[in-house]
Amino acid sequence: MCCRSREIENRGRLCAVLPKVKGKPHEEITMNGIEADGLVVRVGGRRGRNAVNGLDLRLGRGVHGLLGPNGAGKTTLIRTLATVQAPTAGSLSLLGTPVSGRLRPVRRRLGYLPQHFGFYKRFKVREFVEYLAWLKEMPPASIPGAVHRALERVGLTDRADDKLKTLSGGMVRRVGIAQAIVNEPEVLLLDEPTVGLDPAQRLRFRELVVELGQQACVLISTHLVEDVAAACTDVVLVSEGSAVFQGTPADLATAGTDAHVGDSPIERGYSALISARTGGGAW
Ligand SMILES: Nc1ncnc2c1ncn2[C@@H]1O[C@H](COP(=O)(O)OP(=O)(O)OP(=O)(O)O)[C@@H](O)[C@H]1O
Repeated sequence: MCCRSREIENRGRLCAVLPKVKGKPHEEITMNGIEADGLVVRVGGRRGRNAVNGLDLRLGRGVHGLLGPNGAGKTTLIRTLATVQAPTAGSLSLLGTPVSGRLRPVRRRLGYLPQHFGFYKRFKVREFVEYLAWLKEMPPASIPGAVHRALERVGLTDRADDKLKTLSGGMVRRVGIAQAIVNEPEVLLLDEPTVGLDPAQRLRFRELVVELGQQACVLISTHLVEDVAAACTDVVLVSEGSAVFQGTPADLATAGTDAHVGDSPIERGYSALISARTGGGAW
């Protein structure tokens, strides 16, 4: 089954599991989160390369895992979806709005945690998340309450008045998640969000994204296949800049056999699809 037909099937499945909104049929509460057709993103200037190379993608509400080997183009794709990097060719729409021209209205509805999350270490946790909320052009009166809710969701209310430089790496990552969700985004893009989180925090993170995915289109780039298995409604596998698979974690697991590398069925499925595409080999 091709990626597009799989997505249509998944949309149907997501609609089926969504709680009914009073007075609205399921049809009306589906959403066009991310739509890319033949997306190309060139990086590194004239001597560079197409890090994203003719990628087709349709993602609606739910939690979507983005998997792929090192250099597959995941970060470049997420940066492009976050409107930080411009597409070179193809088409891209976010929340039904083409990504060209005026980006501010759609940016207000996005949340983004970059792979390398920059922060001002002298800021207090609350101040920093407030600052990001202000950059997202949230109505000023709504900011204190929104910041409080975001910090509560990542378990950092007790550190709200501490300076960022006093936090551990995992706590800083949680501040990164808080700034990404402070505006209750409709499209949430998380690039390796669980790096540095301890096992208890990773479990809490999974619960949080499952909760967020009830309302939003959440895309998580990760190398941690078990996070995908536990939290994601579907998985997109990227190799050499293109989407080579989209399906449920269970579908991914069935692609592998005992002969493939991995500690779990889903890891073996991942290895099977990637080695079929790249020929496998060391590194
Ligand atoms: N600014 C840049 N200049 C030149 N090449 C780049 C640049 N950014 C990315 N690339 C190249 O584009 C390809 C895709 O990189 P990208 O960081 O998107 O992959 P990734 O899937 O996120 O990798 P990883 O899992 O290792 O983080 C790689 O070959 C990388 O070397």
